[in-house]
Amino acid sequence: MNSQLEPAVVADGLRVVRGDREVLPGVSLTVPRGEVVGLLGPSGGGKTTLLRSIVGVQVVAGGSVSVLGQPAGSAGLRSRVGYMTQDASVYSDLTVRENLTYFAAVLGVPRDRVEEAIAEVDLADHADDRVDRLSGGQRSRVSLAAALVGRPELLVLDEPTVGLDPVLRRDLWDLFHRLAAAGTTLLVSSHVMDEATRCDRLLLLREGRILADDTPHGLLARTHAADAEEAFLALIDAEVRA
Ligand SMILES: Nc1ncnc2c1ncn2[C@@H]1O[C@H](COP(=O)(O)OP(=O)(O)OP(=O)(O)O)[C@@H](O)[C@H]1O
Repeated sequence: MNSQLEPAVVADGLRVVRGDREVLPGVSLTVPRGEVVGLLGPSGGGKTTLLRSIVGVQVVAGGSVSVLGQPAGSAGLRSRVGYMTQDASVYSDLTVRENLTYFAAVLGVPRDRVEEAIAEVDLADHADDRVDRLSGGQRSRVSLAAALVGRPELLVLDEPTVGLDPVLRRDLWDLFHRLAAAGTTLLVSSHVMDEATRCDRLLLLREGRILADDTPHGLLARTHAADAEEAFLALIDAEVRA
């Protein structure tokens, strides 16, 4: 299949058990290329577990996940997939620029990507600040820059806008769409339902099950809801009644 047409992610019957809980009982989904796909749902619903399975760091009990045409976690995907976790994944005793220079070297990408990534997350004024002297929101943007620096084809972002003010949130969503327009696929988790309207497509995940896989417009039309939160509740009610 032409790699441009091949989906970025295909999960088929993905089953994950964590501790003694079956967190994902058998998830099947497709993430098309070049779109901003929101993974939304309540806390504890399995979003992080699903994202971990896609980047290949989660032990999987069954089913399969294919990423950019290869099994999730394959060595060949290392520089093609960027992952931003909820916890800071950068060195707190290094400056912003030192961190990104390090990650660029690990990934073997040109040095000019360092300054570009710093600018993309709007941290140029803090490039020489140590990460442990930054605010929480600034620190999470350093992690985002680390995920961006290698220009991955798939960016997996776990709650990247948490704790950010509305202006920064808007700027980051604008950045996500610029990246998607240039061909990057973004899978972005959030438990903030009002971020749904900023996505090209939505996956609604609750208790390990995909309740909806649709465009924001399609979801509202199908549920006759005024917003994503209402649509989500309508889908849960429909499931309970079924
Ligand atoms: N290390 C772990 N060991 C055992 N169970 C875990 C572990 N991490 C998460 N879980 C359980 O897996 C379930 C799904 O957690 P997960 O972090 O994937 O949800 P989430 O939707 O990302 O939540 P949040 O929005 O709060 O991050 C939860 O019930 C949680 O208790």
